[in-house]
Amino acid sequence: MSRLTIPVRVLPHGEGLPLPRAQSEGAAGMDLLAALPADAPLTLAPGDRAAVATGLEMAIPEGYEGQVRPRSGLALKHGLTVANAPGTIDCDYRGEVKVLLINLGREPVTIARGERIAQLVVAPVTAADLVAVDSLDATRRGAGGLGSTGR
Ligand SMILES: O=c1ccn([C@H]2C[C@H](O)[C@@H](COP(=O)(O)OP(=O)(O)OP(=O)(O)O)O2)c(=O)[nH]1
Ligand SMILES: [Mg+2]
Repeated sequence: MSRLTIPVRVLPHGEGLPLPRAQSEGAAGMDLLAALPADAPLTLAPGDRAAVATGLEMAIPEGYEGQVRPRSGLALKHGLTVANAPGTIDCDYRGEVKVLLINLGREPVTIARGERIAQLVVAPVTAADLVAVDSLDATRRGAGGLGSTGR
């Protein structure tokens, strides 16, 4: 498969955890693993949230960002999702990447070391240069939004 590949320098300190990788040739995301202690799984009660370590620091190249997205299977089966989805990893961030998991389900969910808890997509970002003006060009939509076109 041919697609743009962006090299991202990664400093792993997950002691033995493999690096995130795509689970299929065409997968958009690389699955992030929970770098929890082997003897300390994390249980999220319904409504609870936590910043879960990935054991990874990374230097995303300038002009790109990291997006931390939920895994649909966890969301569907357990109500486990990313509270701030998509989480934003800035290109100048050098701390450990965390996954902000939230349990929106009705049952407690336990996460063990090495479980695939979310997925990382590295995507281009454009910088906007905000320019204050006195008026904006008219459009057919105008100020209509939030369901203005119906269901
Ligand atoms: O899911 C996330 C979201 C953010 N971060 C880290 C990387 C990111 O570069 C930094 C700041 O994220 P953000 O701008 O979303 O958070 P903030 O609340 O605005 O914090 P800050 O004031 O540090 O920017 O926190 C994570 O590790 N995981
Ligand atoms: Mg910020």
